[in-house]
Amino acid sequence: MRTSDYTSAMINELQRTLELLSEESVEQLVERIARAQKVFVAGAGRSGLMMRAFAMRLMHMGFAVYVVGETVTPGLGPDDLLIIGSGSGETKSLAVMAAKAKGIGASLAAATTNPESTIGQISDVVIQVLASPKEASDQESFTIQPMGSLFEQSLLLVFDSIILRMMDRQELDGSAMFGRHANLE
Ligand SMILES: O=C([C@H](O)CO)[C@H](O)[C@H](O)COP(=O)(O)O
Repeated sequence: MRTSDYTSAMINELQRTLELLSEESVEQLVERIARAQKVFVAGAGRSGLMMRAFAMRLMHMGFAVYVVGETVTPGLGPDDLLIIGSGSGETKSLAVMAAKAKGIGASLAAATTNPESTIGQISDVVIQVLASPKEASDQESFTIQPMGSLFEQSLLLVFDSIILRMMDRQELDGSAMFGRHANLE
């Protein structure tokens, strides 16, 4: 196959996965983001990179948002929201973090392939992304991609769609957001 054939196959996979997203869960997450005092995002590896990309856009929108693990990230409080991106929903450090957030009384949201996972089960909002977790993709016929690639790409698109939805609600445009972009880069 040529590279462009792979690209087409990946776009088809993404379309199929994203068409199956629950609009209701997405709306629930939008509401929780709007109500939260501070928003925290977390994820490991490539899933974590997608969560960082989402955090940047939330910052551009004017939200108080932090990436868990950064030196300047403050403590989580009961009025805050933690959003975890985890394909498996079982990554140990994230499962411990999720349980701690619940103990503090914060809201917990997860984007995962598996709502029945450790993290999915204790989350207030679960966005189920119908893609393979990293350990299963080779056995699944619905993706040609290795490990969690389809999940990770879907995360980026799901969260970028959520940003567009929230921009619409707040009547914000890209130029207002650009005004908040880093000017020391
Ligand atoms: O980096 C990852 C790997 O490349 C999968 O394709 C994962 O995102 C990382 O290992 C975290 O796993 P999950 O929590 O299951 O997303």
